[in-house]
Amino acid sequence: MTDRSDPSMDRDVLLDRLAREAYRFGHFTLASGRSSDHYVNCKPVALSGTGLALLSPAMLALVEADAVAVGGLTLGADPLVSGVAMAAAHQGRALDALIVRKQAKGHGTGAWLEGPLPQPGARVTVLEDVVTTGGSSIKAVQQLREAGYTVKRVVTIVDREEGGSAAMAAADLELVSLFKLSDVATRAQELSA
Ligand SMILES: O=P(O)(O)OC[C@H]1O[C@H](OP(=O)(O)OP(=O)(O)O)[C@H](O)[C@@H]1O
Ligand SMILES: O=C(O)c1cc(=O)[nH]c(=O)[nH]1
Repeated sequence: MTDRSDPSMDRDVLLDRLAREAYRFGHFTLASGRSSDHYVNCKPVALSGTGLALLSPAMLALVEADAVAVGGLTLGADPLVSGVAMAAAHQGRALDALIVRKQAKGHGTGAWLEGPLPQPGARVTVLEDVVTTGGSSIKAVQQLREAGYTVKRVVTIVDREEGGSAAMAAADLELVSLFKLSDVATRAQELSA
C-alpha cells in the first residue's frame, strides 16, 4: 500500500506506472515528423483512475501559485487539466481547466478554448503529457496568449530533452517536468531485467 505520508513514494509508484504502462521501445514516428526508438504514451496512465490520482497532485505542485487555470492542447492534456483542477479543489484551491482545440470548432461557438474562461490578463499554467520539440505546447500557449492570458510555464509529465526547453525559452516560457525520458527508459530497463 502507498505510504501517503511520503510524497517520494508516490513519485516512485508513478515512475513505475509510466515505465510499465506508457514506455515502449521500437520504431516510432513522432508528432514533429522525427523518428525515435522510444515512445511514451501517457494515456493508459492518465486515463486510469489510480494513475490520474497519482499524476494530478504531482503536477499541481508545479503549477504557479497565482495561476487561476491550467490549460493544455487536446488530447493528451485533457485528463491532466481535469485531474489537476479537481486535485486543486480537494486542496481548497480554485483552479479551473481549459482545453485548447487543435483547430477552431467548425460550427456552433467556433471556439478554440473550452472551459470556464478566466478574465483576460489572468495567469494560466499549461500542462502537457510529453514534450519533444515543444511545438504542441507552444501552439496551446499561442492560443491562450491570443485570448489575453498570461502564460509563462509549461508543466509536462515527461521531457524528452530534444529541444523543447530551448524552444520554450525562445517563446518566453519555462519548461518544468516530472520526469525525463531517460528516467522512464532506465526504470523500464530495470523492471524488465
Ligand atoms: O513536443 P512536440 O514535438 O510537439 O511533441 C509532443 C506532442 O506529441 C504528442 O501529441 P500528439 O500529436 O501525438 O497528439 P494526441 O495527444 O492528440 O495523441 C504529445 O501529447 C505532445 O502533445
Ligand atoms: O514527439 C511525440 O510525438 C511524442 C513522443 C512521445 O514519447 N510520446 C508522445 O506522446 N508523443
